[in-house]
Amino acid sequence: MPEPCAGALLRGATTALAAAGVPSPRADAELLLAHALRAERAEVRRLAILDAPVPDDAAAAFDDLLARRVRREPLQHLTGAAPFRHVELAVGPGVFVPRPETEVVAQVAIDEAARLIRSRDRSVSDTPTSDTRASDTTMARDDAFCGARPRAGGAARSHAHGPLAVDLCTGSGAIALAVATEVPGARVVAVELDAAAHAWAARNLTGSGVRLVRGDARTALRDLDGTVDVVVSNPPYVPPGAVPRDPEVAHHDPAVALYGLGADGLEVPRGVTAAAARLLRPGGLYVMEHAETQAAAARAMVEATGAFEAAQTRTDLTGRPRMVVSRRTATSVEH
Ligand SMILES: C[S@@+](CC[C@H](N)C(=O)[O-])C[C@H]1O[C@@H](n2cnc3c(N)ncnc32)[C@H](O)[C@@H]1O
Repeated sequence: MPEPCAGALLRGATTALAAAGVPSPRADAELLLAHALRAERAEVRRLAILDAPVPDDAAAAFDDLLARRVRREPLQHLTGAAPFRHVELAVGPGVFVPRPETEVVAQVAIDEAARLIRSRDRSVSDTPTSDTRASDTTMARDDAFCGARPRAGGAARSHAHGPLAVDLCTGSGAIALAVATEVPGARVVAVELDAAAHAWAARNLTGSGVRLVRGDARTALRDLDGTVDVVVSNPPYVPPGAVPRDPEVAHHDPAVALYGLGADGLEVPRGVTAAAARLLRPGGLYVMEHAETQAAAARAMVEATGAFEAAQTRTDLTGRPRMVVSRRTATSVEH
């Protein structure tokens, strides 16, 4: 039998995926064939134009991947990777697959951390040891410090001067890794409750310098109270009755990652918001993702703490209201 050709394989796969209700059948087919061939997607497109033969072993691997995708296993579980901004996260069963809308939430945290780096760079030459808020002793108590542990001396001192960003409910570590990668000099701490997700985060954050803590975001990091510059979170927020329609989400994202508890799905986000109020220094920035229908409730939740300025709703790239943003006031609140 002659080897199957790339163009025909992709056409057949696209038809099968479309019939299974996959929203982006051609793209998924190309990415799965690229994975089977251990090639870039651009190479697959080139092979398709040439209708070049695909080796039998790769064609068999592609068939297997296609059958699983037709059953609506997430594409990212099949390829083992999820792109997020400039990084790629290892993902699979037990961890939430990072979403494009969260890239915009991460952007807010990145912009704030970068702004603080720029303003501190301007002032650091005048007062090089003025910021002593986080010590190396604090960092040494980490549950897991993913590489780049600060050492005594210049490297540790410059690290300690960077803005402090906390990613609550980190999942795969996507937001934390994006901030650490895009804002060199920022100190980043990530918190995750679930054991399986924490293991994926540990894998993704190794070597990044991010401090990873296993714990409940609502009560974690007491050692950082009042010192954090940016708190960012994409917590679980789906209400109990609102089971997501897409099989990839309903059957493959962990329940602990989706459902925010309470009648409105906002019990965990409320706890995360209270934690942000506790962790942030006066003037520190809070950004939290929520569902499109929760904009007013999220603003009310933030303002009910009495610890934040008027809350703003911001949109994702498709114009949907998907995050609440506010600055910590100097008001003290009971924790
Ligand atoms: C919607 S997922 C988001 C993951 C990641 N931030 C992202 O955007 O891809 C929510 C994450 O919060 C974790 N989680 C749920 N409740 C938590 C809690 N009380 N404390 C810390 N993490 C929690 C879940 O295990 C899950 O990994």
